Amino acid sequence: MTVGVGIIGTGVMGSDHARLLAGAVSGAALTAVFDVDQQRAAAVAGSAGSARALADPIELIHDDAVDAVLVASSDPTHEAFVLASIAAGKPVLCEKPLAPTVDGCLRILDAEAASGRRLVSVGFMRRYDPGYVDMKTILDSGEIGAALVLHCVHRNASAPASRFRGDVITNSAVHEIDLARWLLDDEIVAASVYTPRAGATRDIQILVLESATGVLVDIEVFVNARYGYDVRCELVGEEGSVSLDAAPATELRRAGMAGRRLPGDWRPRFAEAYRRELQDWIERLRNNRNPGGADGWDGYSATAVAQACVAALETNTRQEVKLTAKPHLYA
Ligand SMILES: NC(=O)c1ccc[n+]([C@@H]2O[C@H](COP(=O)([O-])OP(=O)(O)OC[C@H]3O[C@@H](n4cnc5c(N)ncnc54)[C@H](O)[C@@H]3O)[C@@H](O)[C@H]2O)c1
Ligand SMILES: O[C@H]1[C@H](O)[C@@H](O)[C@H](O)[C@@H](O)[C@H]1O
Repeated sequence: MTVGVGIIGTGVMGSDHARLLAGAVSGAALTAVFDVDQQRAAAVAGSAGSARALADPIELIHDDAVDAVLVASSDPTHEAFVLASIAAGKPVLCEKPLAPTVDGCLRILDAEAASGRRLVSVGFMRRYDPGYVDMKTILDSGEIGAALVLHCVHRNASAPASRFRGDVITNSAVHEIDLARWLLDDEIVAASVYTPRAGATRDIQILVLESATGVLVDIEVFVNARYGYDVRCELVGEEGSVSLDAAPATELRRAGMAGRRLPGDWRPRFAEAYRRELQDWIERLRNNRNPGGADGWDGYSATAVAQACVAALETNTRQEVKLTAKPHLYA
């Protein structure tokens, strides 16, 4: 069986996912796309064989050729499209964040629980990155003993002004929030946020998260680092540490220096993770299994922690994270 996928939002990520579904993921066919920018949608449809650019996102969700929906539109639009997909009984892979507000995520959890089926996946693709997977395997094997501290660095070359302040957390640091929960298999219970020099934009922040079992997680998130895309991580355990650097393919020696080039954005760095994420989603749908990767609960929990961080940033106080009871669907 081939899974027909419809994509809502054909910007940077939607067009990258379209390219993967059309050429690098087996068992899938890109059948329909929608974007409020109709020219952009038409260009993506034209580059992917028989996909049609539709005039309405709800029409796309209900289209007979769409077995599953991929939401890659801007963050505040996710909730409505995920709810409409659940109402139509169709699996939906939603780019992160599931929704930028806790209330939005709770509405999605309620709708999915009422449907009685696991339909929602969230695009926290780092769970599929070979380096992070290796890190988790090492931690779970006991080689470095129990986890104590997770240090994370997340730098973007640049970001639009709208990404500053709270969005730095809900749009960017949310990756590390999910990563910490997944890697440590633990929930985050409290958060504090610090900023160097009281700049107006807050485009660099240090988040300190406390896990339920007492692991500390520090995240430097800097969305305007200028020099390139740079994501790093070190997990310190009682008997050793494991660290993850930017993947070096080649080392360049010239003009009195030796070094590696950094990508301009996330697409080259996480290319393999995006491919594996989509392949796993399609394989599971073809085999009638629950969708893998991050689920609705993970999406909700990441946003709840992110919003606690936003409150910590705004009030300059440590914030406790209070999660709702976990619905049985996610047990
Ligand atoms: N997993 C990752 O590493 C990763 C990387 C980048 C972006 N993202 C997420 O993917 C999503 C898209 O990000 P992007 O970088 O591609 O942004 P983008 O601005 O390039 O694309 C967003 C697209 O959504 C469209 N859009 C806006 N409102 C819409 C609506 N109501 N209906 C349909 N289309 C609408 C816009 O016209 C645009 O084409 C965001 O949620 C972002 O957080 C995830
Ligand atoms: O939407 C993007 C995306 O999620 C990237 O993976 C992340 O590095 C950026 O900070 C964010 O703005």
